[in-house]
Amino acid sequence: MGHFAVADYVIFAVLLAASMGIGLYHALSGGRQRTTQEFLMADRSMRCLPVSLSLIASFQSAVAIIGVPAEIYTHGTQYWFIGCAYILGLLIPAHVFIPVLYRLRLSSTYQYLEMRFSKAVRICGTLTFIFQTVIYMGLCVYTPAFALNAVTGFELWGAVLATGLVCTLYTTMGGLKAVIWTDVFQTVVMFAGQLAVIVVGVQQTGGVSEVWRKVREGNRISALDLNPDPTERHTFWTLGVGGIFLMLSLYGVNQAQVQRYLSARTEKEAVRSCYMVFPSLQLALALSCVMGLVMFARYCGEDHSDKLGTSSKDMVVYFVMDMLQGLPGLPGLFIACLFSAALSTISSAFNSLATVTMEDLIKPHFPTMTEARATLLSKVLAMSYGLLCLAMAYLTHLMGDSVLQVALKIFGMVGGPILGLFCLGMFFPWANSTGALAGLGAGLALAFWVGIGSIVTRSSSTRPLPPCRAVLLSDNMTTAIHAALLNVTLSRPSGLKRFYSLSYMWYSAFNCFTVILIGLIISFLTGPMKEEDVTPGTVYPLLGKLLCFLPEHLKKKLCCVTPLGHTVSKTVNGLHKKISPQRRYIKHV
Ligand SMILES: CC(C)(CO)[C@@H](O)C(=O)NCCC(=O)O
Ligand code: NA
Repeated sequence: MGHFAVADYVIFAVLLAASMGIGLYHALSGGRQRTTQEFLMADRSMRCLPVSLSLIASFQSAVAIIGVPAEIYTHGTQYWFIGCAYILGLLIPAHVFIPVLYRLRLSSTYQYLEMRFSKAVRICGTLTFIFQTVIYMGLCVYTPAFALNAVTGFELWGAVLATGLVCTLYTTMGGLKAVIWTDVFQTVVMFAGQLAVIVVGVQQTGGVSEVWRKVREGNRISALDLNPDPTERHTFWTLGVGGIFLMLSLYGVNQAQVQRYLSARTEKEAVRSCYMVFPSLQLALALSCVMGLVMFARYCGEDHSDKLGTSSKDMVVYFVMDMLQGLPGLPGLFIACLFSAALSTISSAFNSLATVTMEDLIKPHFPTMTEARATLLSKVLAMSYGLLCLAMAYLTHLMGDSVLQVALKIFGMVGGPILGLFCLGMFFPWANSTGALAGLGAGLALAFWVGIGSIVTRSSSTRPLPPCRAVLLSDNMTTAIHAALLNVTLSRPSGLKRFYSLSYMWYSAFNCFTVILIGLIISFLTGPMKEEDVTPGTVYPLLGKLLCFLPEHLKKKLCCVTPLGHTVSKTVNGLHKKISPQRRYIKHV
């Protein structure tokens, strides 16, 4: 194992060289990255195709490429139902979050929190985002390096350093334009690598019908699970409904994504790019699920017990390398696929971290800073986060667990409360700054209580399907014993343990609602926001219409305010600071 041909090294080198080349090109063309507008916002001139490919690349890393097939292999296709969440999970960002955020002409999403609430809320939001992204980034750079090391003996820290440094370099040189265009290229490589594995795997198994027969026999095609139990890890409800909130926290309010929407040349182009994410994200999901099925068909029908000894973390890469052995170029393509996925994610992380640090934490304190100095500082920031990423990879090295679950837990634990903060601001005009701060605090506290509780007590109701060899045993006794054992070890947890075993797919929704609920209670206790104090354009413009079913007196009580519709928010656009004393509202009564 692990014999790379010259072609493999060439393909991997081409990936790194092309990414560097794109970075260099954008460092030397256009405005040569001399303004923060260009470095952080791509001059707000992007078209929808590159933006949409870049949007899917941000959160599709080697974690998903390795983690999803491993999930399908061991638990069947239930996870695939997360595709249902993509519908509302993308329609809501396109028609609720993008209109509000785009029209405010922000640079950082957290600027919204200052306009709507106060500076303190903005800073807390920014720090929470930085925390989330720095941890996630370590996971992303570590995962492919670890898998590669386990299977081919490739130097672990060498791979981590190479990815971290290459990515830091092109991100620092070429700014957001380079990040977006390398994302486009890397997404194509990612799809190509997965497709190659599927084609080779199907061929080696003996055709599509043979694959189908084997996965049916192994019970890997899951039926729709409508079990309402919220502690059940993957059901239609946790994936299809809880997943919507996960998608909203990623595609609606996450800085990495909002920055891409804002870099689009028009609002329409931003909305269109969000729509175009749907088919590409379904394709990405389908490719990784099918890859898991093909691997099951290829390796579980036969006795490969010696190979199954490897842990699930590196199982996928092990199987892939085994399948692609002796096909020069293809192992290299798959490695390039893994690293493309990782690079495109950490480059977004570096750039978005540099943006929020600059816009939210530094610029407000140095209003007179020259553009040249601000740009230089942004580059230094992008580079420092690159180096921090290497340190975070070491921290991930110390963690266990399935990488996909870790990533989804981080998204829910930290992304959920941030989503709650934005929802509180956009949909509840009477929420005030104290309420927002208290809500965020409570949301994060509860999130970490459940999250860390579940890690410490290891309470997640995972019900692995019988391993391959058990399937082959026709002995009914063995199956019965197996089932009995599963029931004993997975008897219903009680008390706090039951609370800790909440499915991580619910984390985003649960934490978002905590923030909204506590935020509203504290707001009403401390005196709700008065309609004339709410900055125009920060409340969802159609909120008044959405609430039309409420009785008049109730609407009045909730002081539902909406800026005077689209025409006003357009004139207010960008000028809101200058005209802020003069506020125009209509009251929906
Ligand atoms: C974000 C989702 C859920 C969208 O399908 C998916 O891309 C995913 O499972 N990502 C895992 C995290 C990662 O790949 O880094
Ligand atoms: Na990626």
